[in-house]
Amino acid sequence: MTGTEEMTPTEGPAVNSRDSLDSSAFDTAPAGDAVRVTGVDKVFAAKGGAVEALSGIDLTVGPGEFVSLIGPSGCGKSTLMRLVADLDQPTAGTVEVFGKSAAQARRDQDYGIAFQQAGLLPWRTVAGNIALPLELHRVGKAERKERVAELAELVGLEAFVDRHPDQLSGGMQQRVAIARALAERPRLLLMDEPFGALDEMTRERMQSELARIAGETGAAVVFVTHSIPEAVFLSDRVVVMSPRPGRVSGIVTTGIPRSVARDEALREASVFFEKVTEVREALHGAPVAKAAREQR
Ligand SMILES: Nc1ncnc2c1ncn2[C@@H]1O[C@H](COP(=O)(O)OP(=O)(O)OP(=O)(O)O)[C@@H](O)[C@H]1O
Repeated sequence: MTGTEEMTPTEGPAVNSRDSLDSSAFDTAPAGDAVRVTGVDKVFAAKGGAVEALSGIDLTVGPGEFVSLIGPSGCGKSTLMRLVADLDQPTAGTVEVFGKSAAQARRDQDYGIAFQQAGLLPWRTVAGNIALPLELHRVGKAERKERVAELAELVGLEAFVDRHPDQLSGGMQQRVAIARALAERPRLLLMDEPFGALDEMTRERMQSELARIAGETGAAVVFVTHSIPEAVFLSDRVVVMSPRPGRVSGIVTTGIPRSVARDEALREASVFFEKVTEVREALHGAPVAKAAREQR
């Protein structure tokens, strides 16, 4: 037994206790937040009319905090990630990363990104793709080689470093993208369904590796997933979003301290099942509340 079964949902680091949707909770957030999204709306101009993707999003992610975004397809999870990464701009509201504008944080390469599409350079080998951010930051050749070998091993691709992306499976390509995002040990990782294409066993291994890496590096992580167990397993807080226009409809604090290893024992712990149920109910509406509504 790991001790996880003895945990109560209320335990956990102070930084993770902000599960209130009251906006005053955000006002008291420490200045050093990794991400601070305030009053963000996003409207897309589309052929058939405007698409309101996000509405009134307030969200902070503390330094070293692991936050997952979960919600129905089309609720704006990827849009929110793209705004944080400065790949698109909000229609209203502000996005700050480590107290800077999202644009400045992008210029300073304050975060690593691993999105749904691996986005690898087809003419580069696996090693060349992983090394890219290191080259951009002029890391010396010897150090680069060492780091690439370390990362390739971490994602289980040490035998494939000389291959090109088109010689890899989709899951392997995604692992290269994850290794590349981790190359510079960023203080913030933005990950949009990075494990979606992986088989279940590899996915679980990658989850444990990611938790370990995030713990070791102290990186904050914003993680989009469709998997409730994955969100609970990894996160300090799970942010539940409503159908379009996406709003934050609930936040579940898992209360699973970082000191608890993300391993098989946790997957079988009662606190894990309780939190999976809590997130499921937040997504679909609690059965009791739902039944009461239906009787009205
Ligand atoms: N560039 C765009 N132009 C017009 N509409 C867009 C654009 N990008 C996203 N949308 C719309 O905004 C909404 C939110 O999309 P988004 O991809 O952020 O959702 P999501 O929650 O990530 O979905 P999924 O879970 O399926 O990946 C959707 O209705 C989508 O069609």
